[in-house]
Amino acid sequence: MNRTTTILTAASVAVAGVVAYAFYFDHKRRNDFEFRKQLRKDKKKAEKSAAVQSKEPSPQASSGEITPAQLAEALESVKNSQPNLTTSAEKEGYFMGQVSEGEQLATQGPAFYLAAATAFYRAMQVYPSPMELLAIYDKTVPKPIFELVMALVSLDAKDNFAAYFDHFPPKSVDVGIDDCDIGGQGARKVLVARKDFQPGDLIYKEHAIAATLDTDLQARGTHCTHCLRAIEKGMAIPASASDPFAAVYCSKPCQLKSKTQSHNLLFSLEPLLPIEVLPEPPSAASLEERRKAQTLLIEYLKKRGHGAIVLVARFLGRQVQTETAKQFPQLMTIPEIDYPSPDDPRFGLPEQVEHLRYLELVPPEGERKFLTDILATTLPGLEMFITDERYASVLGKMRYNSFGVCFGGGRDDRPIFDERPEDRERTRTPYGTARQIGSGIYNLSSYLSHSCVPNTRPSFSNGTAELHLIATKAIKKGDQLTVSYVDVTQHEGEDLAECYRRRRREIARGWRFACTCPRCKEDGPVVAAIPPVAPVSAGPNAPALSEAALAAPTTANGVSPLVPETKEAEITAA
Ligand SMILES: C[S@@+](CC[C@H](N)C(=O)[O-])C[C@H]1O[C@@H](n2cnc3c(N)ncnc32)[C@H](O)[C@@H]1O
Repeated sequence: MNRTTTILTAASVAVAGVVAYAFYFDHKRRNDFEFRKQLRKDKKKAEKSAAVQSKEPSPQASSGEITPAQLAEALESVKNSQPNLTTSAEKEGYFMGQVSEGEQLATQGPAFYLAAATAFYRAMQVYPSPMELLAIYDKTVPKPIFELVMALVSLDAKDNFAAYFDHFPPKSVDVGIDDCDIGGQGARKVLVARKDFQPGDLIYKEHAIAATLDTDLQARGTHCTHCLRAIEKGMAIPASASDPFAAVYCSKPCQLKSKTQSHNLLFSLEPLLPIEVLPEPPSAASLEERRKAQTLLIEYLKKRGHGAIVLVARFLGRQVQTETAKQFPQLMTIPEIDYPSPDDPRFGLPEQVEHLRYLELVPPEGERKFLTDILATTLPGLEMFITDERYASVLGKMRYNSFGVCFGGGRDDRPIFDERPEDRERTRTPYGTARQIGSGIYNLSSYLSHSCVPNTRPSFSNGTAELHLIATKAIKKGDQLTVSYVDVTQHEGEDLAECYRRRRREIARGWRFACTCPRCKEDGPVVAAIPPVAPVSAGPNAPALSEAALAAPTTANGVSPLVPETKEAEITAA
């Protein structure tokens, strides 16, 4: 891995944000003569000092000689002396001052390397595109100092990662997040009650970070593309006459939110950045290319029928919206965060999603390209950040954590797609994914664990994708909150063993664990005493997990020996 790659991996900076920032700086470079002059001057100075450095004998102080305590102290000093800068002129002045201090210190020998790195790191705090600046440092700053800057970046990222759950969930909701070893899998994050609840109580409400209709309903135009509400005949507000996605809305606010959060990025031909900062209007050819890429994605969505792809796209759209608005506060409104989020602005949407567990999966060949082609024709440069690895991990997060949105008992006309059972998309819903009208990804509810005898249920009782978590049992302060990820009701005509096997098979296929809830512990021995079901025949399309294996009763320690090894990826600080 080269150093630039390390920088990209180490810095936990918003993927899309970086690009939005880069746009801003490109614009500034093109238009602000003084700024360009200063940048050139700084670059030359840094190059000169790097050249001097390379002629010197190998420096004594390498990053290895700085102790972790010294590094932590340096980082602390940066955090404790953050200046309160509001205007871009103030930020630029501070940035230039810190870079030039870093350069001066760099020439004073190894004893000053940490101080130099600290000054460079201070400059990074106010630079709109930290990743871009790291790439510049990589080329211009002496290597041992650059390594110290990188060590500060990593330490800061680790500190931030660890501190996340001190700020999430916010105090405004009556639930917390604890570590708990459920089912002997090691520590997992689970939601716990912060007060007592009675059956029927509303524990919290939360809007989705992103939601999507099932593709058949999207095409029918019967539900709002943004909030998923059923729309009365003739009352739908279309996104635009030429919208290839055929988006319709139940209200003007939904239309506005959808367009600004993601629709303009994904399916419109409208410019995404304020026209004041665009170097030139898009050409007819580029618009044609953009439309072509949009149409190809839509065709793919209809064929595949998986909502998680749209959730990835919409999550990305929200990041672009936020980062762009931050850059152009005079021209754009900072979007409202309408779902429970950390009470510290350090943790934005990218950090929130970064903390969700994900299912390790390999997306179908070429799937990522449908999305990146749209990005490349809308905000060129953004597509480079959606690597195969990154796409697979964000898709895995959406697949693992999304909830099925159901109104009433759900529907019974959902199309069945031609795919192997283990490839089928499963959303968490006690009604069964087959009854959903769409799906959503929720910040807080992502941490709910499963039980076949849950103490809560998700409800969409206001007829939109807003999730209401309702207590179904008496809950004491400190109790873990659980929902059913799958339909756990014993259906008419289904015996106990069939119900047991069905729910465990769905859980194993979708979330790769064997349930150890009291009901499974009770039912397991009963099912074990029944003669085994005939194994399914193997063939080229045979499910990867056999029926018998998936339904295997729980062992004494609660873990089914037949459920394949859990593949969910551990979260590590970037
Ligand atoms: C959608 S995530 C839930 C969030 C997760 N608890 C976390 O740590 O972020 C689903 C994963 O949680 C764990 N899980 C949830 N309910 C469980 C249960 N009843 N027994 C064992 N593991 C469970 C499994 O690892 C499962 O794959």
